[in-house]
Amino acid sequence: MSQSIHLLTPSNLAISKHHSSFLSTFNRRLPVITTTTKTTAPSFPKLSIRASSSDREPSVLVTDNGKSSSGLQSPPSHSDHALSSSIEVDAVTEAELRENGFRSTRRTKLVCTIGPATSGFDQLESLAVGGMNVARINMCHGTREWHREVIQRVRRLNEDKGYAVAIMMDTEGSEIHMGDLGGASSAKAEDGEVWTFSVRAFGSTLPEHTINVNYEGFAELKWRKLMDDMMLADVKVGDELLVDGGMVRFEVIEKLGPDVKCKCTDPGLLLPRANLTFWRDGSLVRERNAMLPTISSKDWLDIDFGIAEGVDFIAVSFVKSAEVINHLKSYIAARSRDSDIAVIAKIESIDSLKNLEEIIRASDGAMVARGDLGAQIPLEQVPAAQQKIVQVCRQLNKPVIVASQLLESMIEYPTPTRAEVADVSEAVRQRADALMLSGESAMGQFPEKSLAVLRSVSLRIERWWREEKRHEAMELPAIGSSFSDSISEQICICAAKMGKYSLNTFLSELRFSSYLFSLLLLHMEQYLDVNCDFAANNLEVDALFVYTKTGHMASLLSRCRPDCPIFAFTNTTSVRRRLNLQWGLIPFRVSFSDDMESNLNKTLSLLKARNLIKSGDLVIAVSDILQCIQGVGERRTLVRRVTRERFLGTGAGLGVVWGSGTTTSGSPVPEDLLRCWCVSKTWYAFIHYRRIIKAHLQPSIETNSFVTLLIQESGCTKINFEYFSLPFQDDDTVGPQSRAN
Ligand SMILES: Nc1ncnc2c1ncn2[C@@H]1O[C@H](COP(=O)(O)OP(=O)(O)OP(=O)(O)O)[C@@H](O)[C@H]1O
Ligand SMILES: CC(=O)C(=O)O
Repeated sequence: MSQSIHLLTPSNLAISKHHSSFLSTFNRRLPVITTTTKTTAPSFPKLSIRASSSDREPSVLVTDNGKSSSGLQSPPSHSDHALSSSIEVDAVTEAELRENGFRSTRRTKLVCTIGPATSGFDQLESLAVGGMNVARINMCHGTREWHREVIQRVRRLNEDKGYAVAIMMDTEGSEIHMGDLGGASSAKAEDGEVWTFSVRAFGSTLPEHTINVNYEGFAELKWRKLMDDMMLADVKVGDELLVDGGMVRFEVIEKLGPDVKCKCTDPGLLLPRANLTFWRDGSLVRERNAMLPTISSKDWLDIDFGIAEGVDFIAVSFVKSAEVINHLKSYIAARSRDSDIAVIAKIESIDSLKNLEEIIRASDGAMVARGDLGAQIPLEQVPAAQQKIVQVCRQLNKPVIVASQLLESMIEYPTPTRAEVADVSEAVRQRADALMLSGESAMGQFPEKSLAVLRSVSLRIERWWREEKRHEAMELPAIGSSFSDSISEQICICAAKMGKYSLNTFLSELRFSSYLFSLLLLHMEQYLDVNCDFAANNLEVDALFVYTKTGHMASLLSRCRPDCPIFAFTNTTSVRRRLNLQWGLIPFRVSFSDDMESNLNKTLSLLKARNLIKSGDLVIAVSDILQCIQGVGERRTLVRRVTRERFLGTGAGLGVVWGSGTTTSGSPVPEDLLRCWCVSKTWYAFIHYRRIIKAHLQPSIETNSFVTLLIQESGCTKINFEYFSLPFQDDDTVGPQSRAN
């Protein structure tokens, strides 16, 4: 049995009258310049991808899938279809896709802190089944050996069950915190009780109402002499001592050598290694933390451990500036040349807020660490800080995690409070990439339930957002640092819009400021011609496909937060895991060849065989993989000969728009203007058609100024062409479009 799948693609260059209304819209927006070039359109077959169980496709990359989660159908077993095993996707994603279709998959990613409640293999598997995308280990707690075992279990889970759960290692950082509670999981401090906070070493048993503090300069007078600078930071009688950002409060009533006696003013639960901050006259006493190095000597040892274990992310606590991130990145690069470890900056201090943009620019992602942040700034300022951090990350294309106390009450109770659900909803509504469980999953009584709450709230809010068509107004500034990056960015912005808007909205949004808009319009036009059952007003595509080796283009798509999910195909396991943190990405691993056409056919066949896509689904595919185009060398030569320009391009992929010429200052312009691989055999053939290339080049040569873009005017027996110039300025930015002649 074989079926065809419709793609958003021009399947025929002739346009029928049937779509004249669309075309008139199209033409209204494009100033028409026609040439008399008489060209017969090449005739190309309608694109039809066949998938059947007899298709022979490449190597097996995945083992069996895991069990399905409650409420989700079990995926077919490995033996059901040998073909399906050539693509690596986990059981939960598969079941979600089958159950709910493309549009209803969860976009917000979930991070779980692993602690005593969840460190066993079965517990980890339950979390993976429940939707955990990233497992976080906190080096503040437990031994390296303990963490190593957790890492190994997660890796085994991935290997055995096909998951792509990434590991995030969180460094302890230079914070002042309590020690362990002599083996107890918590201790209750009651109103008016006097507790001793001490820097003394007590061994395994602590005297009653005594807390060990990790920082020796906390109280001892002798330290004052040695560390003069620290004098200001020493605790003083009358200071307020906040545990865990204010979950419990004490007043300092007496200092006795290494001991500080404190009276509890706000009772609560003390947790092992909770952080401590001091307030004096209503202000945070910050000097101590500011003087400690961001990455302590213990942290460096932990980082070595993380590198050796091949964790996917290292989260750095108490980042104060971009410098420390850059330093850590160089350190990682020097230690492990092939390392793919991403560095996440935890925003949890006043300094990190002050230098937010430079820190996020330097990092590979950020965490809104609300626990410590709430201890450093007034609590009522945390929501605004969260919104700002999420926004800056999105603008700079860095994944962002909202962390801490999302479902705090679920450490003890099986149901969250309404306020907690509202808090989770707000983070989802802000379109954060990921939500994180801390104590809820590490030591709470209901880790799986907590995860299920995050999952169901995320799904519901995302659906509500889509149903309400709440398109946000967030401006995404250009971030590409090179010409090539800018093109990738434009491709993704445009592709995401096509996944989001109806055709009319899309057209009304359209500004001819990029090649891609025009190019994709051409696609749509031709698609409409041959797919009469496709309502012209309903462009909303079902999924975006991105083929990426590094993950960069996938993350550019994610940044646009399209309405449809993004299937990210990559050929490395580590990139697949890393992409698992990013909003809306469903990462798959497949083996790639240099031929994108065959990659696409292959993945479509594989997905179809697994019932993950079906006939009639509409997808757009883009890629950052350079294309090996047969015979392109000859055409490059042609371009070079005709234009006498220095060849700059690399001929990357389908959808190449041929350009030539110079900028006003005489510098050459790249000729592979687009690397938009728009899933189209016909477009591919079209743009490689010699006559088309010549016709396109002619105006460039005549004007000898700007790159020109070929637009086909439709509905004619002969093909007329419109030409537009899009100036590429000396700094590689794209200027406003104008008519070429
Ligand atoms: N590996 C572990 N071993 C024992 N307990 C753990 C472990 N990881 C977490 N916990 C428990 O779960 C609680 C919440 O975890 P979390 O990682 O948020 O710690 P934290 O102390 O608040 O540090 P941070 O400020 O870095 O988040 C901790 O206070 C601790 O009680
Ligand atoms: C997660 C973390 O470190 C915090 O919220 O402080």
